[in-house]
Amino acid sequence: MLDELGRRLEAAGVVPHRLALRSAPDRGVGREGGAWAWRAFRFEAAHRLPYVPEGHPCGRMHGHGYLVVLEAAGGDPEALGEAWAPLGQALDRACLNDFLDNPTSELIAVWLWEQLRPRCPGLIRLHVHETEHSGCTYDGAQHTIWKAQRFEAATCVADADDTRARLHGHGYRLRVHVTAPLDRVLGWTLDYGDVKAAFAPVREALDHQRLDTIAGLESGDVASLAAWAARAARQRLPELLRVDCYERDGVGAIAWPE
Ligand SMILES: Nc1nc2c(c(=O)[nH]1)N=C([C@H](O)[C@H](O)COP(=O)(O)OP(=O)(O)OP(=O)(O)O)CN2
Repeated sequence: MLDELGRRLEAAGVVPHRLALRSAPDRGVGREGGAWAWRAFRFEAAHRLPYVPEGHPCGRMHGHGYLVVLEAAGGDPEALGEAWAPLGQALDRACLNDFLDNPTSELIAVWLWEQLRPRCPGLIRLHVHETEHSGCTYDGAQHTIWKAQRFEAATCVADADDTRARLHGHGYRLRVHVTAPLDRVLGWTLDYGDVKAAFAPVREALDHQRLDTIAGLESGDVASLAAWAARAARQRLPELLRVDCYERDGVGAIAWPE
């Protein structure tokens, strides 16, 4: 089905960089070069981070509803379910400090990678979402973390010949992705809280504003907005990898800082 979809898009003049098909809310397949399958799993667990500075909230015992997404070569989400089953059973309603000394998202991802790789040799990467606003991706070598942000704004798309040319508005969602080596003591790349704080002035410049009146954003479209946010964030966050910007579910743009 994915191949047929790819053929039809190409016939219509669209050459997708990456094509993904969600067959159910928790699974799907994709194509980017070769084919891959993905599947999402949830577990509810407690943890504390023993090496954070005194007074950091994550030093206290607390908990999260974790979401893990596995991506593996081939096109079989069922095989991912079989590989995950024993881990899901062990981790759900458990305390992660019983498995790991310092269960940051990044070190949970490494631990999961080591557990899963022998059972799932095609594993390409995995994602650990600690909350709805923060998460980490690991590919066996490198970590990327992201922090989600929201803002509300009006806009008007200058060169649109449809309703986007009218003054309208969106509840925009951004994901700010950062990549850096792991801190040896803290066991993370950068604190999610520090990413949020570094990005805060960029968010504040956009929130409750009319975007097409901001210098550099006159075109008012979501691709320009993602590029603008990536440029602005890069000045405060040298580790910035990219910014994903959605004006609504399924409509957005990704920008890498120049
Ligand atoms: N890079 C990492 N940073 C942080 C980790 C981590 O594992 N890796 N963990 C934590 C805490 O566990 C914390 O509970 C989750 O962080 P955060 O996203 O900041 O949580 P909030 O829900 O409070 O965030 P808001 O979006 O600001 O509400 C901290 N950092």
